[in-house]
Amino acid sequence: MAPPAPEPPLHVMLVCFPGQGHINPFLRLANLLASHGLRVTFTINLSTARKMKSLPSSQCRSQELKLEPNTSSSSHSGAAVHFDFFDDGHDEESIKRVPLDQLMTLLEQTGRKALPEMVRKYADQGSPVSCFVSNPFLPWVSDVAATLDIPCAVLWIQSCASFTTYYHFHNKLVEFPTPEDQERDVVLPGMPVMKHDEIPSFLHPTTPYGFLATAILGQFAHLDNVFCVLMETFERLEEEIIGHVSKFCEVRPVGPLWLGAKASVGPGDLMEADDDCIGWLDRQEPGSVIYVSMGSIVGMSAQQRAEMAHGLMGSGLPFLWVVRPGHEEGEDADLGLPEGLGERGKVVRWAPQEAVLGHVAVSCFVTHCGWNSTLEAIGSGKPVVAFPQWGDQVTDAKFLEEVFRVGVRMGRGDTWTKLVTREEVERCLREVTVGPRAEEMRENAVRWKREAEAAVEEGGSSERNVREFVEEVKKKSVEMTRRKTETTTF
Ligand SMILES: O=c1ccn([C@@H]2O[C@H](COP(=O)(O)OP(=O)(O)O[C@H]3O[C@H](CO)[C@@H](O)[C@H](O)[C@H]3O)[C@@H](O)[C@H]2O)c(=O)[nH]1
Repeated sequence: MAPPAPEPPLHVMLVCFPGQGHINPFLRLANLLASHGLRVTFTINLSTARKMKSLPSSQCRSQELKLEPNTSSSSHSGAAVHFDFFDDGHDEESIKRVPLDQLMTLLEQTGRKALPEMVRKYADQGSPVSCFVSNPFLPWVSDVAATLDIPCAVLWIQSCASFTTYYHFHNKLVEFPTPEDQERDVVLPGMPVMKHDEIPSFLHPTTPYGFLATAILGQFAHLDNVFCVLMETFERLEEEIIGHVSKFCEVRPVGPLWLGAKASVGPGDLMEADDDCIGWLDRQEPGSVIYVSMGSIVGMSAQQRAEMAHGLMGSGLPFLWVVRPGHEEGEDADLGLPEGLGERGKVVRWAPQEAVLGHVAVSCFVTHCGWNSTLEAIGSGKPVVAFPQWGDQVTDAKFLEEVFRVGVRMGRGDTWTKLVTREEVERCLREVTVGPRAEEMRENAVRWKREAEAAVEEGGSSERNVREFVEEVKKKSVEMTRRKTETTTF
């Protein structure tokens, strides 16, 4: 008699928002779960998928692509990461012109229709979806999962400090700044007192990005639909806050994902990195280079770029600077940088950031404090000059400076409207590289790097949390199958 066919691996579907700061942690989680023997389908809208430079199959970027299931896959020890896309009706160019608030609606409309179709397709293929992992910007995914009776988790891709701040705001548990009292401090359990410009800026009454707060807060209205919140942080980094959040929410810190997810599909860059960054760094002295990057969304105004350029030149140190155009400029804008900049520095439009931060030549990181960049700095042991612009970045900057004690904050308040002068840039660079506290910041940074590595190695808190999550998915899958069998039987 032929041996019974092996059970198909458990199938988890990750639904990702189309932004670099989302794609990176989602791809990393996909790799991690696949390395634990799960089949993982990474789902995103098609027009964004076509821009992802390193998807295993370049086909998905071609116009002729037919939406075949599992267009591409990458195997590690028998398990695999697959990709599947839903059509948002746009191409790579036209999607760029869709305003962010309309993009949210478009994704919801097209995604709500596409996900159940995908689920049916996989069930027909004998690989039913056992669990969804949704994105904080796509709160409707957990609704869809509930309708399909499939368990859903969420991957929270910002700090636990930001999570608890949004949670307390949504549930009106503490006082926040109001139009009448705009400078009120915010006091939250397990956290240092936050000034009005240190809470995620979308929660401030003066924010022009209220719709982003609405989208993120939507997650908290749907929290009952998710059985667990996977969090891109690690226990030692935010111990007290995680402890408090655990009292009202099933939270599992699994980060830093970029350190934990060794096998790699991706990194899913939407921009082509400059080929020579690492070669250029190889030619610099160890511990000499300032790396400057503002992530994938925010840019600097032309005037701010000029101040930054002069500050960098004034520091006397070599620098690698990722320069993207500002909000009001197009991607192809002439960046108008001052003459002579290239003599000591290298300016690129995109860099392989993980490799850059891990390079021995890099001494410090001027960052906008997006949470991915923050964790990449922490896991690389590099001190920072924090230059936050909006959202959670202002909260991350406070923690980098005052709690993790690995850097200084440059500029305060609405840095996207206020100019930080060249003198201030230079002062901060000196403080982090040669100032009286520089050594202490470097030591703290190295200590955090060790803590981050310990969290993801076997038996570490994050590694354990991933394993427990996988076990939970298995249990839920068995329950789901039993429920479905009972329903069919009766
Ligand atoms: O030249 C570059 C610049 C960036 N990156 C990568 O791009 C990602 C950028 O992510 P992040 O640092 O989080 O910044 P944003 O792209 O600005 O991320 C958005 O999403 C984050 C997660 O929600 C938020 O924390 C930020 O505030 C929000 O702006 C990181 O993994 C970087 O390594 C590169 O690889 N090369």
